[in-house]
Amino acid sequence: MTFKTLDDLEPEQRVLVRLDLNSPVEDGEVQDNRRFDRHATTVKELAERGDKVILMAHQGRPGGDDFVSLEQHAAILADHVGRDVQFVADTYGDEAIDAIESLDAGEILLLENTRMCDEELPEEDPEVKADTEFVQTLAPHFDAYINDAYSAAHRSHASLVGFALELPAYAGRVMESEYEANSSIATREFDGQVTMVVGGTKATDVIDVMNNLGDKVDQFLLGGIAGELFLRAAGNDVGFDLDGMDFFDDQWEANRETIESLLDERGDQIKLAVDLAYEDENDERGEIAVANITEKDRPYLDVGSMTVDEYDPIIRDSEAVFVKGALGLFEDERFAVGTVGVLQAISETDCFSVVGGGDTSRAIEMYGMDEADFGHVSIAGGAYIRALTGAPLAGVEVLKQD
Ligand SMILES: Nc1ncnc2c1ncn2[C@@H]1O[C@H](COP(=O)(O)OP(=O)(O)O)[C@@H](O)[C@H]1O
Ligand SMILES: O=C(OP(=O)(O)O)[C@H](O)COP(=O)(O)O
Repeated sequence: MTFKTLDDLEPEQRVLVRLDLNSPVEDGEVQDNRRFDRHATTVKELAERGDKVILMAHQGRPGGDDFVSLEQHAAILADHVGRDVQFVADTYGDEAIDAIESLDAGEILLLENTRMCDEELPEEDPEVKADTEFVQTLAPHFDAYINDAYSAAHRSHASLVGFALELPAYAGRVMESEYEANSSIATREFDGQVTMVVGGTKATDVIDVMNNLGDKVDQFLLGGIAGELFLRAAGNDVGFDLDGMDFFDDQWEANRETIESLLDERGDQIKLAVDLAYEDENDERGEIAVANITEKDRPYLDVGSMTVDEYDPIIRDSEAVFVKGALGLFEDERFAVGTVGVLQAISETDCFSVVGGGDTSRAIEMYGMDEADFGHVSIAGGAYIRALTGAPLAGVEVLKQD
């Protein structure tokens, strides 16, 4: 391992722990999700060792509807940890310091949203962040800094890179497992076929991954918005914005050249859908072979069943499968066939697998699959994308320092 972990840290310490509890917020209500459950493992372990556990996390960005206090997060986290999680509505002022100083061994305290502190956000070098009043005020109250927020580690923010320069720094359990699994495509050699399932709505992100990973991945199985853009490049009448949509045309302009050169140079590694699904006049799922599409007349919401039949054996023959993005609008049961089909094949295959992206991984529980049947289900979005391309993450790099 390239950084120190909780195994290297003596118990009964005053620890400052960065989590990523950033969550969907609907009508002001913070939605429970995998991030709470995962981080609860680290928090529980620290509390049980008799540490004084002070937690930092962020929610949303200033100006956004989801930029809210962490008070609800404390209650949700407490449910997962099975212990009380105190909350103080302050980041590093007197109120926060008083709460930190009055904490007993084994107790847990969550500080207010780090992004309510002006010095948190601008992306700057770790040395600059370490010099902020935020970091300089809090750090002297602790023996160690633990970063568990892998999914935010691509941001060079004060709570993610500053404290590691001021305090002995360690990786939490989530950081450890996410780092190892998500970096594996860049760092590991697999004996057999490596397959990547590419979908979702953020085509620009996944096309960048494909462009960087061509030598590491044997087969890319495409669906979602990226899949349609590749079909468009191959001369089909799909992948265009129809009234009111804004999925395709901008991403087409931004990626057209890359898509065309990928198809040119790596065509045999790239599998495109042979059929697509749509909502028919009875509001039911209809399917059409791509070869029979002659008009840009309707949106397509999933890959078709013939495509799943083609992708399924490729997955079952793989040594490793990485998933980035859903193959269709799986939140609607009618259009879950592609996403569930590939996930099911992975879960039934004895391969190393990583499923990434907050949205895609929701399909696992939604359709009754068992997370234990996958190698690793990542809670990271942007950080996972960067790890797939082998790019360094600022919050991980600072942990590697002596
Ligand atoms: N053809 C499609 N039309 C509309 N939405 C789609 C389509 N294919 C995939 N999606 C949507 O993509 C979302 C996932 O996209 P994305 O955010 O890129 O991935 P992730 O959240 O896994 O990182 C899913 O919620 C799914 O509904
Ligand atoms: O949720 C997060 O990233 P993700 O949307 O890529 O999964 C992280 O908490 C980073 O949040 P940010 O993208 O507002 O900096």
